Amino acid sequence: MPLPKAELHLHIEGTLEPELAFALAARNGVTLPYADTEELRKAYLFDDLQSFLNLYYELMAVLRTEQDFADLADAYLVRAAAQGVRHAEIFFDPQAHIARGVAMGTVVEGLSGALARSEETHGISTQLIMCFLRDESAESAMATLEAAKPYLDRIVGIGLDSAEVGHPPVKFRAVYEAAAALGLRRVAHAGEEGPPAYITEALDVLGVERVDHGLRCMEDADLVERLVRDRVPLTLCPLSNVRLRAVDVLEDHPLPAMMDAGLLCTVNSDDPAYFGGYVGDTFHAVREALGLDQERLRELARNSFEASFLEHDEERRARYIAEVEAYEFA
Ligand SMILES: Nc1ncnc2[nH]cnc12
Ligand SMILES: [Zn+2]
Repeated sequence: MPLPKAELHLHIEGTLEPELAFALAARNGVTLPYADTEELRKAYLFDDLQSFLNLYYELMAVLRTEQDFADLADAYLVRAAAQGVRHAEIFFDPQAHIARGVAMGTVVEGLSGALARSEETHGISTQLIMCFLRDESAESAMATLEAAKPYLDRIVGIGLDSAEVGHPPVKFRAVYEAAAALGLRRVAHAGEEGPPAYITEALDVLGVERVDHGLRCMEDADLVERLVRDRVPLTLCPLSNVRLRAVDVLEDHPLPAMMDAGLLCTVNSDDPAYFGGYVGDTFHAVREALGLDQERLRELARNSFEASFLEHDEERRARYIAEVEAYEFA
């Protein structure tokens, strides 16, 4: 039995495996510019975040109907369950779909339909987090929040993703204020490729409760001290950092130094279909490459539940953490 864990940084569109992409393309009469899954997999060599995002957005063309989004979520949940995920807070990128003529309702009904069955079918509790694309305008983000209003019973919070550098958090001040007034939880990608100042700005201006990635905080000692003091969780994605060249090799990842510094670190898969592994694979890889011992792995699992948005169900959080504490490593 794998170590129980929560996954807090997972883009559902980033779970689109080549086989499912081709199946959905056939179902929807979409032609992909790749001969087969093998040729598509060969395109998974990235220089940086933007080179990945280009392919990530291109492949979304196959997602058209509610059923497509439900099938995508179900495929993720099957894999996540097999890797010990007990709770998942799942990002989606509505602007990338609306721009292609797919309505907000199609996306949310499809995803939330699959998630509603998840606890019973896969033993995984779930939440949805709607991300704004930071390389789109602030007005577009606000219009997206407006379009989501009929579905807010199924959306726990908002996030900020896509191309980071040149799109600082402050650009989205107004939409984060509006979301906070609606009672939505707030997270944002910051310090993945962007500077530590973006992390500080996400905390100060957007009021984020968790930082997605946050990798580059290590360049600013005052910021590290603040993150430690305030117990701000970081949703790290080590395999993503290697594939997108934020770190050269996994052996150089600062995760152990970040844990030693007292940061509340979690380990996540980001876009597992593209980056070589789901979250259980990620735990395995960091254990091997970074020599994390069992207590460090247990700490990461415990942190994942502590950092999750389970305030409405503390009894459940306590149950999950008890499972982590009782876990016996093979
Ligand atoms: N790692 C990442 N960073 C920013 N935007 C993303 N969208 C999907 N994955 C992302
Ligand atoms: Zn991400």
